[in-house]
Amino acid sequence: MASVTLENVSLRYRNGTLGLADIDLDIADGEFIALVGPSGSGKTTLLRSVAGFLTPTAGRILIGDRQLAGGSVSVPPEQRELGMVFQQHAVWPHWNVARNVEYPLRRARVSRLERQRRVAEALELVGLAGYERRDPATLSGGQRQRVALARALVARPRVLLLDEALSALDEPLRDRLRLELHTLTRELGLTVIHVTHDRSEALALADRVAVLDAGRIRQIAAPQTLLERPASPFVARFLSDATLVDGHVAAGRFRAADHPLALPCDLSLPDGSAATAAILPAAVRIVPGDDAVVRSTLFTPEGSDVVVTWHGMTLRVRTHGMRPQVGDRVAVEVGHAVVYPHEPAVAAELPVATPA
Ligand SMILES: Nc1ncnc2c1ncn2[C@@H]1O[C@H](COP(=O)(O)OP(=O)(O)OP(=O)(O)O)[C@@H](O)[C@H]1O
Repeated sequence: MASVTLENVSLRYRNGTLGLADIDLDIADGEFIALVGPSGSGKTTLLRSVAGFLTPTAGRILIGDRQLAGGSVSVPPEQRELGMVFQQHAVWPHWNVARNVEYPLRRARVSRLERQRRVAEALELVGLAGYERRDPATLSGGQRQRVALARALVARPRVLLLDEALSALDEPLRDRLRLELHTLTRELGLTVIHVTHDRSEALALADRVAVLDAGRIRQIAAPQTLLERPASPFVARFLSDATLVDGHVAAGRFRAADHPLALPCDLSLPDGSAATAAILPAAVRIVPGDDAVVRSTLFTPEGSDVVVTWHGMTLRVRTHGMRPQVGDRVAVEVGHAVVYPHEPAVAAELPVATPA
């Protein structure tokens, strides 16, 4: 069993900074988990704690039934049966490919013949069969990252940890490697924890995505659930570029403060309660009219990302088909919004589209 469990894990750095706060996380055997969150939210701290480079101040970490950290236990990284791939600088330039890949096997004192066999097998897995003698300097960035992946896999780890492993690569290579990584790890049945700052990569690859903020997991769910039912304004804003609007609830409707926006709301709060609505860009339509102005438009293959100002509110819109021009006068229709009880802390952290 290669499940990964974090029980009440907290980590405070020596200078007092809280890296992780009360993390409870159960990753199933063979599950692919992505960690996302703003810079400084604790993604790397969590990954490095599982890897064994950092020791939690409280709580326990287990792989399967085996405790790796907690109390008086602290298993060193090389004995955790993990593979790791970092963003870059992962391949030693003065060693050929075979020497790089066999490194974990040498450390484990595996015989030379067995090493050769396993290196060939790992290189085959990552599409670099026959590259044993190559000097890393003669490889492309993508090939070097595949060498790092082969080295992470050669010792047949139970869990694979990826720290921005694809981030240094350019598209379309990155896209291809992303696909290969997904296929390969699924075929091998590996449990994967993947840290990335790329939200669409996380949503594309993972069975579940954990959204971190200030050392805590704010939501962990399947990609579709995260997009359709973000647990908080923060998650809606971070993952989907939702526009956050302050207002109140009255007679089963959300009413924006000092703004004509009013929407049905199924949140059962007493009339007059303060609330925050998260308007997802895909829930807004641009229609003929003249009470909003297009401020920017970015074309993407999936549609245009448009920003409009509407009675002083800055609203993000995802359009399909037509691409409005900057300066166009339009009208907007908001189909629905996810409404939350007002959270002063979130409102303070995030710029809310407050009507002028
Ligand atoms: N060695 C350290 N000493 C003190 N504080 C640290 C140390 N490393 C990280 N931190 C702090 O711990 C918190 C979490 O950092 P971490 O690197 O885990 O975030 P992250 O989500 O990986 O960020 P990024 O996306 O920028 O890589 C931050 O507040 C950071 O400043």
